Amino acid sequence: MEAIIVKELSKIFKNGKKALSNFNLTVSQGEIFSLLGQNGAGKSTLINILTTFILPTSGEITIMGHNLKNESHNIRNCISCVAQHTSIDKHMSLKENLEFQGRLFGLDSTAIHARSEELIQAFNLTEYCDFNVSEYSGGVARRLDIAMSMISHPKVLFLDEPTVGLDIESRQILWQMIKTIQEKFNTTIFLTTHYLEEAQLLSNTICIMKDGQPLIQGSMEELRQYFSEPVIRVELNTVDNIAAIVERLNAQNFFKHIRVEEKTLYVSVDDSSEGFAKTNLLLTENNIGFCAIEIQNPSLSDIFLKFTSKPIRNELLNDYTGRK
Ligand SMILES: Nc1ncnc2c1ncn2[C@@H]1O[C@H](COP(=O)(O)OP(=O)(O)OP(=O)(O)O)[C@@H](O)[C@H]1O
Repeated sequence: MEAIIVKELSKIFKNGKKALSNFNLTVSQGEIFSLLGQNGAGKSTLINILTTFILPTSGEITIMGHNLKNESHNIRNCISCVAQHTSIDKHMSLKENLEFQGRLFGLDSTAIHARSEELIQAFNLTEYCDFNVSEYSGGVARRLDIAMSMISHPKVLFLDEPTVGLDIESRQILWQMIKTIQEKFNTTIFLTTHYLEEAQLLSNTICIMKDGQPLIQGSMEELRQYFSEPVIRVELNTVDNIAAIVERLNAQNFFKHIRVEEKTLYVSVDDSSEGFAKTNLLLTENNIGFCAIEIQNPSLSDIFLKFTSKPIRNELLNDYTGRK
């Protein structure tokens, strides 16, 4: 059975803004599904509709077999949502927060106690039980928030940009937590993120959307097959003068676009063999020192750029767009 089926979904706000237009998507049970899109693409609107927070203008939605139109109560009973702002109460302890959440869902105290212990163990939260919640770092607070959302045994968990604003170590811990939720609790996870490496690392299925419509949906492998544009990876000897080097290469009018990560260039070309030879030649002719060059599979960043033509936030990523 599919966890989520969306058919011909549209949302027009009162001010006439069309945020979603004939949107179709399918999320399989037990998978991690990532929704990517630039600011204003319509991600939050879609999550708000799927979590029954706002009503669609038209279209059909089924979640765990329940129709959103007339069974929204059943849907609310089998989903959970972690929004961007945490919903923990800083005046209560970690366990009290979990218990409070359990009571909100109508669980009895024995069930709440057992589930709280299970979640604390599964998400390695034991060491934080004795601390004041108000003293938690952003990463630990987010982990508690997600643990709270799991108290009701949701079949589908919505995570709206769960790692935004966290440092890399906290993000890695959260990634592990998300994997645990999938593997240990078999919960379907619907995730929105701006971090491409996060989507690439975690997802079984990725959907890239733009202007209220899905552009492409599939596994990383399917997206790669769809995206045939080859990329040449060049590792320069030094990061010095990298902007000037990219400018000089772009002036050759050969590359489609060049992406830079530290001292590595990712150069999109039309043909891998020709592109490889020409890149090699241009680097040598322009006296640009490099220590490695190879033809590479496109990354999710490359695919995202192809479909949206503009990069989204990625701290490690700079984009230099050359010839179109
Ligand atoms: N309540 C509203 N009334 C009118 N327009 C809205 C409303 N909510 C969102 N919009 C518009 O709908 C479009 C989609 O917005 P949405 O918040 O869903 O995008 P998003 O992909 O979640 O963006 P972000 O990544 O910035 O959160 C935007 O143009 C936004 O301005």
